[in-house]
Amino acid sequence: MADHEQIIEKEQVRVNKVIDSIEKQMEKLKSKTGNLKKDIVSLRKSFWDDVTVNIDDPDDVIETHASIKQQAELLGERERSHGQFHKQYKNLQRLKSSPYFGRIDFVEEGEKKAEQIYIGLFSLMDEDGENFLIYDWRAPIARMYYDYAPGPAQYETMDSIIKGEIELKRQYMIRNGRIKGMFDTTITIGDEILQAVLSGQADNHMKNIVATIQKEQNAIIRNNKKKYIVVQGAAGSGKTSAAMQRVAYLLYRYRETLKAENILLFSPNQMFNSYVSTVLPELGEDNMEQSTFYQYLQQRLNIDIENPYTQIEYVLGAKQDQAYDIRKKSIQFKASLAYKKIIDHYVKDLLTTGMLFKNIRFRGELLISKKEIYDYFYSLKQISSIPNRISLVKEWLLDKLKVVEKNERSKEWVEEERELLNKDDYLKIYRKLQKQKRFTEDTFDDFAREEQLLAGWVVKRRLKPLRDKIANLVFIDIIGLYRKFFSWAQLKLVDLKLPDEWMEIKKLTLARLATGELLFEDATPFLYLKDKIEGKHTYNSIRHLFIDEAQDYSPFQLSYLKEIFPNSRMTILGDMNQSIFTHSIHNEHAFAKSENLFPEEELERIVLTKSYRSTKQIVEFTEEMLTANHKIEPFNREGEVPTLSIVPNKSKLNENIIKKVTDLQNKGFETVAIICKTAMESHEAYEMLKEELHLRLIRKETSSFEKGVLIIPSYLAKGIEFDAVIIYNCANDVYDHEDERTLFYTACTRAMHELHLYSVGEPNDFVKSVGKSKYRKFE
Ligand SMILES: Nc1ncnc2c1ncn2[C@@H]1O[C@H](COP(=O)(O)OP(=O)(O)OP(=O)(O)O)[C@@H](O)[C@H]1O
Repeated sequence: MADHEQIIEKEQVRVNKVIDSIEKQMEKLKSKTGNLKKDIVSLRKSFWDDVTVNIDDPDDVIETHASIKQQAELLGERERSHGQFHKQYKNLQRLKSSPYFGRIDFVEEGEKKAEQIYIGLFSLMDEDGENFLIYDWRAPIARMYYDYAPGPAQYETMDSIIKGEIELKRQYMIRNGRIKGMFDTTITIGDEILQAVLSGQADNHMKNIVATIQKEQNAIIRNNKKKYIVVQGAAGSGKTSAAMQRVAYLLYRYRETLKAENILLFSPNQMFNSYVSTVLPELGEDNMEQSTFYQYLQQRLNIDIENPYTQIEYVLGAKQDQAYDIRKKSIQFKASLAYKKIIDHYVKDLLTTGMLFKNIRFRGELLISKKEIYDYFYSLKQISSIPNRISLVKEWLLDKLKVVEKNERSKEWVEEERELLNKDDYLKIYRKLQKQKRFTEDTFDDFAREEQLLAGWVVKRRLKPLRDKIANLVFIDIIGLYRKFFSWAQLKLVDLKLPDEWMEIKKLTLARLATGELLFEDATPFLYLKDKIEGKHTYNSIRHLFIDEAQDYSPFQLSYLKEIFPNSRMTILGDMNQSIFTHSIHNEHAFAKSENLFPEEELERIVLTKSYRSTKQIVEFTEEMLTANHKIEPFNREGEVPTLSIVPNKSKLNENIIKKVTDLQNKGFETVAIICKTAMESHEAYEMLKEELHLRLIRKETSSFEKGVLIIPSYLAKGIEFDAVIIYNCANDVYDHEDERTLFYTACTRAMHELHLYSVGEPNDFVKSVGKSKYRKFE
């Protein structure tokens, strides 16, 4: 028998032993869980039997309360343990099929014998609890597996650095308990397993990469040193993957203090959320909080906000006239830090003059005029911050409301309303007042007192919405203030270095505001102004913030996020070559210039240049579309060169695409995307192709996707990947603007195995900039 086979056989014996131990531990856990379950059911059933309920006098009430609390705690504890066991059981189940994927033999300095360290998804001790059969991939010692080739190596524990030598580094592919592949490697993580993984099919959910994490990615995943990590990574270099494994790592490393709800990921869209949603559960962890920036804005602002994709659709599809140019200028300027500074300036002026408030009315009558509020606000000159003054104004208004409440009680409307109370209302009030000990049985017989109390109640109820509004600071006219800001700035046009088109930008913004909607580019500045007036809204419970596709955040947005998450560490991942928003294409790039936002000593920049998603041929093709010299290193996976087919008209285009999709399906590709430029083009293409192909049209509202053939606008394909990509029409009259280069590049880089471009007539300049040897052309 060859050496290698003998070794595999020996390793299989160990795998069998480990699986045996897993099975035994599962059995044990099962019986423990079963008993616990019985306990819980019986505790729930007999909950009230073991509680002494007595509410005759106050002491008894306290005792009853304590007794219920004790019983509830007992139940809670059992339920928590049950949850824990369940989780452990599921982890064991996962290990059973593939207990580990790596091994290093490490000789610690001063020791003679190497320790064999097997690395898998979770740690596993033997049944005696003495030896590790498997180490969790996140354990400190496991770090060496990712960071070192055989030779000198070291790892950090809580309090020291352990040095030594790796004698052997081995990778396994174990499926259903059998070793399917095994490689000893000399480099970081060998190519063979990665080849096998990357040659697989695309999925509608992202996969975890723990078995093949690369050293550069590991530097992101396990980074504990700096508060801000900014990652510039080529398309397909594993930014999102690294982010997801980093969440899993943090939840493990800080498990005593950090919970999934303390981590927030800002992602590009809903479909992406669903795409990454399975990675953490697969790794035995709960999913972190997830939101799109748009969702966040919607949740904070009580006003309609234009959808960011509606903005993109406009920029990509609208007629390029004067209004179009103004809109683009507006988008760019409102994204800048200069704009943020101008708002700061405005807010400073508001300290002395110019605040806007709303009249406070009750039942159609003016209670407190905006002028009165204004005067009171500016009488508080000694208070230096606007939010502090606002908070005093609020107290003052609420006090005024108390006086109003008293005065209203004797008014006629109250008597009328009181008489109209139905029996149920009446009873409800009676109970409520009784609870508040405002009645005794005797006093309720007293007619006058009863009337008085009911009147008080009626007024209070009617005033409640107003009181809530005051508490929520609705008396400040924020929309008015934002509107006024444009005229205020106009007076200081030169000082503030406003763009020449300021008047037109003002007109455009106000016109949209008049329809009750904020343009997307106004949403963050508007929220920023609101926070400056009302007081900053900070999220102290979020300890780690992840921003994916960070190139699409404007400098204004990034700087705002930094302010509202003051206690968070931030992991910011993006690719300058994949900008899809106008604000990120033209502005001084916030993401690239992150040193302007984050203090240098707290910032770590990491660059990923190796691309794992696409074949070498696809990477070499797409790379040439980029203007600047970005060296992207393809992972060495061979495939067919991309094709470019020039067709004379739309009907030929559709005919060819139908043929191509069928071909690709026959080849066994399960996920094929036909990528169009816009939603409008996607819709048209869908209408033309739907009779012949089984298709799914992806819209901005789509929240998930399944395998199959789909039609998708370019900007929605962000962050996702497909077995094969068909670019619907890359003609130069479709992609006719230099600004669209990065969008087009993003679309092409979604392909894993095959990329096919179609063009009705002459192709666009981006394709033309690619060397002829990088693709095959059909005419
Ligand atoms: N170390 C790795 N091992 C196995 N697969 C990997 C590894 N790194 C990345 N990949 C795979 O490469 C593909 C691209 O990864 P990912 O989506 O995380 O990249 P990205 O940098 O976020 O891409 P983009 O910016 O283009 O959206 C995925 O299929 C991922 O599973």
